[in-house]
Amino acid sequence: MNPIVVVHGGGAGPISKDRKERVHQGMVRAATVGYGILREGGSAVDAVEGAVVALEDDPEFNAGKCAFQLVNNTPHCFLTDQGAAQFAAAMGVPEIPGEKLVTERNKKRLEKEKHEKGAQKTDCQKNLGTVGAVALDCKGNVAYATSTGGIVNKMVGRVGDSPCLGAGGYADNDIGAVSTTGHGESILKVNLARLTLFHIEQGKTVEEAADLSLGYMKSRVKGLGGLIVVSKTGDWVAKWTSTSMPWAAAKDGKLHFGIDPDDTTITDLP
Ligand SMILES: NC(=O)C[C@H](N)C(=O)O
Repeated sequence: MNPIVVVHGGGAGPISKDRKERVHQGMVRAATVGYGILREGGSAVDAVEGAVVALEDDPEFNAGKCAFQLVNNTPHCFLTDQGAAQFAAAMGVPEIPGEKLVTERNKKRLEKEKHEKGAQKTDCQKNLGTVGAVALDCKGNVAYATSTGGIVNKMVGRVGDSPCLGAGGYADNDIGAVSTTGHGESILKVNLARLTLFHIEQGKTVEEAADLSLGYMKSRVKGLGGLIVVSKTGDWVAKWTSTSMPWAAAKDGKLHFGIDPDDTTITDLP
């Protein structure tokens, strides 16, 4: 099986020219890290973790920190609040004050949003920067990872789509893997990642499946977003209904990259 990794940097509105360059570098770096892990025989799980950690460490994106493998270390899928903090401490994850996880750019965005409002709207494109990765390894295993700081100006206690199985992402070796971005409440309502894989299970191509599930989310709950998919047979796609979505894919020594629709560049990987 030829390994593949695909990454995204969040569905968004138009991206300015100078930010585009920084976003481009971040996408290329993450895809290269993930692909390097796969090329050395690493697993799909290691590849998506490596790619997403590279994006979490990049202040250009709005993500969490520390994509730790909960499922491999506990019998559970989810831990929250105090339990999550206790688990992280037990696993030796260093504690970082919340303040240090917020960039100046995001502090400004929050202050602006408190006056303007609107980031909660289903078609809002202000919530840029969520990151994600999907991968297929040499053994035919697939995996996904999605990490976010969430929508701006949300209520305390809000749980978005990104950490939720079936919404923010899904992976099944019998079908493929998906990571999503966009309006979280819409993504949760239509179970966007699992819905996409359902269409692939029904015989649709990855492209058709992505169009169908994103189209359904738009028509049914007026939600905008985007997603990346890799199938168990090695087909992949990046699709979005927001204005833009930075993405990159590495396969067969080539790097594919894009931000706007119909604007893909292909270069040789180092
Ligand atoms: N940009 C995003 O993808 C935001 C994320 N889906 C959320 O609603 O929290």
